[in-house]
Amino acid sequence: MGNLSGFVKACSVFISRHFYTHSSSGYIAFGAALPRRVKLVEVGPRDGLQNEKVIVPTDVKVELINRLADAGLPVIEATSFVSPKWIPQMADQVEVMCSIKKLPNVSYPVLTPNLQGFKAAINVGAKEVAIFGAASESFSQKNINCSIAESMERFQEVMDAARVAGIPVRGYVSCVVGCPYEGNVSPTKVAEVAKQMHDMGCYEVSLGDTIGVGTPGSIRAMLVAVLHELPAGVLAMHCHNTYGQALANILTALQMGVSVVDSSVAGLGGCPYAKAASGNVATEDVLYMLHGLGIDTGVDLQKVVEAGNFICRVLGRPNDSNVARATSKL
Ligand SMILES: CC(C)(COP(=O)([O-])OP(=O)([O-])OC[C@H]1O[C@@H](n2cnc3c(N)ncnc32)[C@H](O)[C@@H]1OP(=O)([O-])[O-])[C@@H](O)C(=O)NCCC(=O)NCCSC(=O)C[C@@](C)(O)CC(=O)[O-]
Repeated sequence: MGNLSGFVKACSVFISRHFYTHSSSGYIAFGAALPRRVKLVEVGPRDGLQNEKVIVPTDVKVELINRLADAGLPVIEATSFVSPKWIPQMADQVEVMCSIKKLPNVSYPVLTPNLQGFKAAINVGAKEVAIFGAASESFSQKNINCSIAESMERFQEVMDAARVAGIPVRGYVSCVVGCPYEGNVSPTKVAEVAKQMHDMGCYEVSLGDTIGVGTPGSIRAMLVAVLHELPAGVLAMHCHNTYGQALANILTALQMGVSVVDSSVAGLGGCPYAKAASGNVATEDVLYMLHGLGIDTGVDLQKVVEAGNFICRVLGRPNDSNVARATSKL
């Protein structure tokens, strides 16, 4: 009997250490298996707007970025240095970069698919860039007009130039569970591409469920393969919400040690080369979940809701964040 009660006590200590923590404000947070702090990478001004058919005025983009910075978001992807023929919405990248208020504690990375984009970005003062590849050959061809192997050669040129200039580079892997052209994507391929990007010097690799088809099951299987090659500390999760699984997928990633999450204000977004995809997970919804778990983000949810309502008014569409809709009805 003594042994049994000792066993039960040991189990409850184990469970409380590994799964629950009591926060100072008195609620119970699902805990120790989750990071205490999560870094949010706001991709709304880039991923969120790149798919908009009507060109959003530059001053609106600038105001959106400034509002998001004022809300405390630590990283705001501002624009892309890509071909205006491919993505007309990002053609004002130079004006955007020159007009935003650059807060000292905020990073404003930009997408640079090749050396041409990289040079243009640093010419206007970009301090961080991102390269973007894919785990699917067809998506790579449609999105950046080259094979995965060719993309790595182009990225290497960016990495070399970035190293000389002292610019940190983030890497994206798209289609980490599904591709709009090829269907299921193998976790081994995702792990291989993610490792290649990390090996070439990316400080962080963001894993993109580009068309939002992942579930906690497929995200877990993909992460198991990636974690075999890379530590959780260099990974970020980037979920689109097409099937409404994004928050569950993010929670799965957090439980597996990931502590960087990409999201988009008001759930804006989509990729022009991924027709089936809906927007990114809404920043407001991620914040509500993280704060509810007692996880610190340093971001003011209400200010993000206001920024989301601002851009939705300009775009003339309803806010895609559940939290924004719910709080607007209060
Ligand atoms: C990569 C390229 C440029 C290749 O495009 P290309 O046509 O193969 O390039 P090229 O080197 O043959 O050059 C052709 C023309 O493009 C110009 N060009 C060449 N490079 C640049 C540049 N950097 N900036 C501006 N212009 C450029 C170049 O100057 C030339 O101009 P022209 O002589 O015909 O007038 C093109 O395919 C492209 O711009 N693709 C962008 C696609 C894109 O932005 N997709 C969305 C972002 S990815 C995404 O959303 C997924 C993500 C990241 O969010 C994660 C997820 O959800 O999975």
